[in-house]
Amino acid sequence: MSDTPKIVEMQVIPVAGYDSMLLNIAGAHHCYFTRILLVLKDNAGHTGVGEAPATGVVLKILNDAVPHIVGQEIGIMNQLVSDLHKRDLDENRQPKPVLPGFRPWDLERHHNAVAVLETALLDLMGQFLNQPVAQLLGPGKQRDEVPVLGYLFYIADRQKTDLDYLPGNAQAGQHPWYHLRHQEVMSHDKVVQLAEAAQDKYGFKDFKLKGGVQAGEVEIETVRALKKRFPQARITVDPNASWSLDQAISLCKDMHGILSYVEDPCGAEQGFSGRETLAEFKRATGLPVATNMIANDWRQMSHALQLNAIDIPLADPHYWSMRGANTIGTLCNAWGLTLGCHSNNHFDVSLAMLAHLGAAAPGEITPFDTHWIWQEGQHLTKNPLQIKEGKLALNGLPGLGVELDMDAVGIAHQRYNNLRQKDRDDAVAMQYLIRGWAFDGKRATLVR
Ligand SMILES: O=C([O-])[C@@H](O)[C@@H](O)[C@H](O)[C@@H](O)C(=O)[O-]
Ligand SMILES: [Mg+2]
Repeated sequence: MSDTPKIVEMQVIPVAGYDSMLLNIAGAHHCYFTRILLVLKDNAGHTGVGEAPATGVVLKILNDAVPHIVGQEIGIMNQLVSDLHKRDLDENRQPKPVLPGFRPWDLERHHNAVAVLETALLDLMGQFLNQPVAQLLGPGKQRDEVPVLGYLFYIADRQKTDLDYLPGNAQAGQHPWYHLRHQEVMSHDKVVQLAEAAQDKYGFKDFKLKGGVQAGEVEIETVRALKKRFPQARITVDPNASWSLDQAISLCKDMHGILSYVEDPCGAEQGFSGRETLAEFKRATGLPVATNMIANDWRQMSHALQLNAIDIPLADPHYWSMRGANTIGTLCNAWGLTLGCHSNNHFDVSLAMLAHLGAAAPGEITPFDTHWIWQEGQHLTKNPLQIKEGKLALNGLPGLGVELDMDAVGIAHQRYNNLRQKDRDDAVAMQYLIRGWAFDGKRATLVR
């Protein structure tokens, strides 16, 4: 029989960090965002970690899993992961079906739990084998540096709320990014200024604008302004399916050479699924389409591919799992698609997850999304990876290559415990701007 280390402890630690008042179709980001750390210790003295979005559902699934994981060998990691998957489905906690009107992250919950367990086990296995996680995925490590894009948002005026948003830091000697990321950004000029600061700080070559906030015509003008300022950049816009098909076609059809690809321009409408409308959008405009909304599991992916609805699946390891997302990368490489990666606000364990996923992806990839620039400075690990020249470089260490800073984790955990609203709800902050504001997946956030 094999003799791999045994798991002796499993901790599920919810944590919270600070965020800016970033606008999207679901409202405005609260001043706090929440995540879950899954920490596994084995009897070889290694600690494996994973990070996932925090919801009560995921916390419960993971806490319920503790007795099934502790005492097991890491050598049966595949079985441990698939057992959690099956156990949870048996208990009828499947993700909600993707229906029009669902917020982009509503479908991910069950998958978040499975993915974070797999990540922490991969981290332990990598340390046992003295190899980076990227070597344990699909074809093994393909590159040492992973391109990431500058993820830009319109930002609301935090001073219209009494929430604890950080004010920013305009002190001499501080990079302007650390101030600008907390200030109101609504105009084209301000978005360009934000992009300039982000590029100067992190060296981005490419940008994504989160849309679904202002009228589509306004957002397209912002895209034009970005392209004018950064003519070499690949630029995309993501209105999270809030535009109608007709509107999406009319907004984007003349954007060749300005938009390199478009992310979820439209979604389900009038009896047609989001996969069908994206296929029509692609045919009508000839623009490549990325998605994190309509191809998020194998069944959805199969329909999306049969319809030729997408070019760039944004395979987020937090719901596809590291190995699932890597498999999407293999499929992309074989079938002429391009792997990208979706993100949400995250800490530095997730940053390492993205780096290993990108490092193991065969063929060409599109620069990955990451929200890290909005959180950078709030680390939970010692020596977090850095974004330099628009890239994330692996650090050469085995496993995920992260070491938790338990003091920082303790503070972030206390911050989480102090929150009244623990699950993400962007309507809360939004209601300071528009009284009684409610999510409507087909109406831009500010067009009410
Ligand atoms: O952070 C946000 O507001 C985004 O809207 C995020 O929640 C989305 O899931 C994501 O970034 C996306 O690409 O749709
Ligand atoms: Mg998206």
